[in-house]
This record gives sequence, structure tokens and C-alpha cells, in this order.
Amino acid sequence: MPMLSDPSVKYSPFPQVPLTDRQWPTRTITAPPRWLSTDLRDGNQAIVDPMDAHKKNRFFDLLVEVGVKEIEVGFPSAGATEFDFISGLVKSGRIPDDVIVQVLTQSREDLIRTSFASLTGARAAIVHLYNAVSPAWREVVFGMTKDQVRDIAVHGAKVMRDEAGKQPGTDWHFQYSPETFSTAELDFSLEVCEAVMEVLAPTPEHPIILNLPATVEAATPNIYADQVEYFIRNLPKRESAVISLHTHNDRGTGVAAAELALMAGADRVEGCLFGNGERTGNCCLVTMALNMYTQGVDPKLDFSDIDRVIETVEYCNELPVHQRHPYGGELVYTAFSGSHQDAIKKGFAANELQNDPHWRVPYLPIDPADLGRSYEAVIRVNSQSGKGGFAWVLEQDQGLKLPKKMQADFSPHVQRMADELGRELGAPDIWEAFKSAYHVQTEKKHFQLVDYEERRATDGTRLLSGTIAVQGQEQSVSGRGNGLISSVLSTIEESFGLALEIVDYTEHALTTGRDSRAAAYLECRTPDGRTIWGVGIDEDVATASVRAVLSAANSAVSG
Ligand SMILES: CC(=O)SCCNC(=O)CCNC(=O)[C@H](O)C(C)(C)COP(=O)(O)OP(=O)(O)OC[C@H]1O[C@@H](n2cnc3c(N)ncnc32)[C@H](O)[C@@H]1OP(=O)(O)O
Ligand SMILES: CC(C)C(=O)C(=O)O
Repeated sequence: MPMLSDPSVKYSPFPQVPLTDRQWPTRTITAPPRWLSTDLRDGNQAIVDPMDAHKKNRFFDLLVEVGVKEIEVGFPSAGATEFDFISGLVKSGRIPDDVIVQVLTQSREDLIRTSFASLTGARAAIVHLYNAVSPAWREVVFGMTKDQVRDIAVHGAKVMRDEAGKQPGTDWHFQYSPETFSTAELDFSLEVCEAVMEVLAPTPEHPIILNLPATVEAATPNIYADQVEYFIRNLPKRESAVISLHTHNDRGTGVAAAELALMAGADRVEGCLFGNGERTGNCCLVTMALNMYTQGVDPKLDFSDIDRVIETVEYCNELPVHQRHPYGGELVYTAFSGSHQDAIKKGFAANELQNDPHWRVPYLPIDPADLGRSYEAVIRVNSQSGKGGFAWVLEQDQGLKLPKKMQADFSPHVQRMADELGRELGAPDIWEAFKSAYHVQTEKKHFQLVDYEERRATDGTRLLSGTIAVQGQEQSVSGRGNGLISSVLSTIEESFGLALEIVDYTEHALTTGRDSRAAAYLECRTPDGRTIWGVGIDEDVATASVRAVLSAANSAVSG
């Protein structure tokens, strides 16, 4: 039995934070935080084959294009690949003036010195020091007391201060992470951070970045928000610190935790594009930024061409972005199910009619076009789909706007095809089903229009004469009516004994590409009370209506 019937013997509930007057629940996010991408560090350390310099450069350029201003470019002491990439980037002059790079180091003297060496010549840089502070790490990893663990941080901070002093040409910024903050005693995290601040002497003009990692996400996101609010409220010299968040996604709420903690007063968010990072990943910067965007807040990150971002991220990480990943996944704007399709189609139509820029399309929290996605894939058809689905596809693909009642008539044809094929129906499948159901653009039909002409008689009626092939045999035909359609109906009745009564008629210009054709739809009743539909498509709207009558006649004789 791998799962325990009583998990409480092995796992304990996470304790509450002693905060009775928490402020964050009533706050909202009204401005973007400072964003730091750790794709090239936390992301890179979590992939099977860490990126080479080519991939790191490509990712770096992407981050700059997206608008990220703080980029953790690596862990210089990890090895030559990392060191050379970082020092090469610094020397290349490719770091824009408004972008600052950051590097991470353990709090070990040699590693800190190596980290500074990698940044030699940088205009500005952030050196990020970390050591774990929570009980399990203190006891298991370091085998140290609280005081000894605090001293690791203090010693590291002193080395940082001294190394920075040796390279006065660089505008140095310091960041300290009490790693495992999320599972540490809050007062101890505060104690260690205060000790580091004492060494580095930050000021409001030159603050330290205190990064509070949920190294392992161990509780509901409200707990992390409480922890951050508690930390901020109890930190002396708060004005000399930038409070930064670094969440992981072990419980699947890495973004939620960062959002709530931002409401708790943090200033900065670290994360990765599409949530790469250790284990279940870091806070997804795309999701968090676009969550803000859908609340009307400019996140100051630009995902206008999200597919290009995905392409680069997938190439560099050698990991796919999941089809259901918020905002970016291939399927996240796609509705297969009937009621969703119906609502989305109505939503788009309403959006077109209204003169209101506010987005109000059901089931779509964001306009896919804002991210460079087309509407074509929004609705796709399978056996779970409804009328709205194929009607949308026919409209997008063929420009046909089927009358509502005709959609109901065509629906069983599509449903049958979907059930028979047992797969998604593409636009060509639906078009084939449509042509076959209404005898459109096919030679295989009972009545085939060869030619016709129509003239007005002296009594005002219309006279139609022409040639119709009946099962391949051409026949001269003629008829008279009050209008073109009734003259065709009387021709069919007189020539072939087929009496059809018009119930409804609509026509429209086709709207795809540079098409200048028209479509005509005809609802008819047969003498035995059946309702049948005819469709005509032609460059000439009059001929389209003639074809629609013949299409209905073909339906009548084919049963
Ligand atoms: C939560 C995070 O994501 S933190 C970032 C983690 N990222 C990485 O580790 C990627 C890059 N790291 C590396 O390439 C390697 O770890 C190196 C080259 C930096 C160091 O390698 P090694 O010297 O073999 O040390 P290793 O990483 O295994 O660490 C083990 C030692 O460092 C100590 N240590 C670990 N973290 C820290 C820290 N933040 N500060 C000080 N000491 C630390 C451990 O207690 C252990 O000490 P011990 O040998 O006395 O038991
Ligand atoms: C080094 C820190 C910020 C980290 O990656 C973590 O704790 O997850």
C-alpha cells in the first residue's frame, strides 16, 4: 500500500502565521512588480542538458525583447560553461543600459570570488548570495546551530562587500536569499537578513534585495502571503530593502503564492517563462504578467508574439510548453465542446456589433489576438461539438454564414461524420460533408444546371429557359414566375413534376480573402411535408439563387 490510510503519521499540517490583522486580502495588484527572470539560472539548473552559450545568448536576447530588465544569467562558480558565458556576455557590450544582470552564489568564499571575477568590467550587476535557514536544512544539510547558519550568511556578505570594493568601476547591487524561507521560522529569517543588512549597510537610495524563496512550496498561498507580510512588517529599515519573491510550484500554486505575496507588499518577482525551474518549476512569469494584463494592468512585459516566445523557450530548454499551459498552450483558446462553441461564437458576433472595446467573449479570459494568436483555432470540431462549432469553421474557412435553422439541418451530417471517423474534423472534412449534404460543387447529383437565361415578360412575370442535365442527360427546360426563384421552382415543377414551396431565403456575399462570390440559402417544404435546404454559391448572386433551388431539388429527390 504505497499511500497511507492515515497520512498524518507521516505529514503534518503547515502551521498558521501569527498575524491577526493581515492587510493583504483586501489589497489588489494595480502596478507591475520589478520582474527578474531566472530562466538562465534556476531554469537552467533544472533541465536535462543545461544550455550552452549559444542557447543562453538566444534566451537572453528573448528576455530583453520581452522587456525583462533584471536577468539572472547563471551560477558562475558552477563551471567553465557558466563562467565563460557570463564573462563573455559582460564583455560583449550586449547588455542594454536599462538591463542589469544577476549571478547566484553559495555563501562560500571561493565561490563568491569566482562570481565577482565573472562580472569584471560590468557597468552594473547584482550579486545574489544564498544559504538555507530552515530547520531541516540547518540540521540535515549543514549540521549547524542557528548561530552558525547565521554566520554563513554574515561571512558571505563580508566577502561580497570586500570583493565589490576591489572593483569600484561597477555599480554593485547585493541580493540575499534566506533560502527555504517558506519553511523557516520567520523570526530567524528576519534575524539573518538583519545581520546581512548590517554588513552591507543598504540605504533607501542603494537598497539591498531581500529575496524570500518558497524554495519548496509547502502550504497554501495565503500562508506565503502571511509570511511575506509578517516579514515586511517586522523588518527594521524596510525602506532600505527591495522585497523580492521567488516561488516554486510544488503544490501547483506558485503563481497564486506570488500574486498574494505581492499584495502583501513585495516589490519584485523572480520566475521563469512558462514556469521552468527546479522540480515543478518556478512562478511562471508569462502567467503572472498576463493575469495582470487581464485585470487591466500593464505588466510591462510584452507577449504580443507568444508563439515566437514559446518557440525559443522550447528550443533552449528542450522542454515542451504544455498544451494547456495558461495563455501559451496550444489548446488554451480552443473549444471543442458544443455549448462553449456556441457561447464563443455569440461572443465574437456581439463584440463585432458593439462599439465597446471591453472584452466580453464567454470562456475566453483574454483576446487571443493580443498575443498574436489567430481566431482560426479557437473553435475546433469533434464528436463533442455543436452547431456553433461547424458553423464557425465554415464561416472562417469558406465564408459561409449558415442560417440558424440550416445549422440544425446540417448538424446530423457533421455528427455522423465525427462519430464514424472518431477524430477531430478539420475544415476540409466539414466542407466535404457540407458539399455532399447539399450537392454543392459536385458532378454526382441528380439535377445539374448547365445554363439558363431569364427575361421579363410584358406582363411583368419572369420567364426562365435553360438546360438542366438530369442524371447526365441534358434537357431543355422553361418556366414562369413572379421572380427569379419562383420561375426556377415552376420550371422544376413543370419539367420534372417536383413541387417545392419556399419557406425562407437568405443570401450574402462571401467574406473570405478576395472572394467576390455570393451564397444563397433556401428553405423549402416538399408536398409530403419534409423541410429541405438548398445552397447555391456563385460569382453571380442571381445564379447562386438558381443553384440553391436546384440544390434543394436534389435533396428532395435524394430523400
Ligand atoms: C535553491 C537553489 O536552487 S540554490 C542554487 C542551486 N544551484 C546549483 O547548485 C547549481 C550550481 N552548483 C554547482 O555547480 C555546484 O553545486 C558547485 C560547483 C557550486 C559547488 O559544488 P560542490 O563544491 O561540490 O558543493 P555542493 O554544491 O555539493 O555543496 C555541498 C557543500 O556546500 C555547502 N553548501 C550548500 N549550500 C550552501 C550555501 N548556500 N552556502 C554555503 N554553503 C553551502 C553544503 O553544506 C556542503 O558542505 P559540506 O561539503 O561541508 O557538507
Ligand atoms: C537561491 C534561491 C533563490 C532559490 O533558487 C530557491 O530558494 O528556490
